[in-house]
Amino acid sequence: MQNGKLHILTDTPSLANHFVAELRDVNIQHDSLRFRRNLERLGELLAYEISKTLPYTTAGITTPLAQTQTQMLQAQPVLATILRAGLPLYNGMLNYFDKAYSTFVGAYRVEEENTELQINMEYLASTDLHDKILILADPMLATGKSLVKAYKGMLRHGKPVQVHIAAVIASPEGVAYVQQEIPEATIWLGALDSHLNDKSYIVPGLGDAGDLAFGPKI
Ligand SMILES: O=P(O)(O)OC[C@H]1O[C@H](OP(=O)(O)OP(=O)(O)O)[C@H](O)[C@@H]1O
Ligand SMILES: O=c1cc[nH]c(=O)[nH]1
Ligand SMILES: [Mg+2]
Repeated sequence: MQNGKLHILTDTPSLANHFVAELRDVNIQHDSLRFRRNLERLGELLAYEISKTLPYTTAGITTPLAQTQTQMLQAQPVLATILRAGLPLYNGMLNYFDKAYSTFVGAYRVEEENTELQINMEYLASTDLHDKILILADPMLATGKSLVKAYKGMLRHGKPVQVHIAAVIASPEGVAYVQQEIPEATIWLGALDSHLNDKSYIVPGLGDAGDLAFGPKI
């Protein structure tokens, strides 16, 4: 884990390293069931780490034997994700924040030779975001353009009180862009990689997360 606004799971040796390693490994990543499940497991771990920083309140509970007290979330966050590749990561987060409302964005990179990368955003269905704790999850933070475009579109549905961005693998360029465009966000990563290649893919990365999870797009 790093400074207050950027946290990296694999900086600390843990099972997160196994899950990220399996996502990257060309001998394992073509098992799409395992690929999706590893994204889901990282969604669960990232949700748990984020949960340690959220506000809690003391609540009483009754066991079969006695009364006791515990700490409960003051409010459920809103979980947001970007289709397609975001779905398994989102599912993992929803396993833990199991009462959260959700926001979905449909966006994809238009990858054409010799033109600047554009993001097509065609679908946005959001719950009310006003004063909510927002967790926006997408497995790959490459240029950061998808996340920034999705977040700015989501602001039409209210201004969150707190913003968390969760990704499995990020590039330094993408992190810098998100920090510049969404300075209020705390960023949570599985791993921070070396750089982007000339096609804006993360290196070493894992390849195309959406294709590995759901098949090649035509
Ligand atoms: O940081 P960026 O440069 O914007 O790239 C990241 C985006 O790329 C992937 O989606 P993709 O566009 O491949 O769509 P898909 O989920 O349908 O495969 C990924 O899930 C992110 O949304
Ligand atoms: O490396 C990358 C970049 C964008 N999308 C991916 O799936 N992988
Ligand atoms: Mg893709």
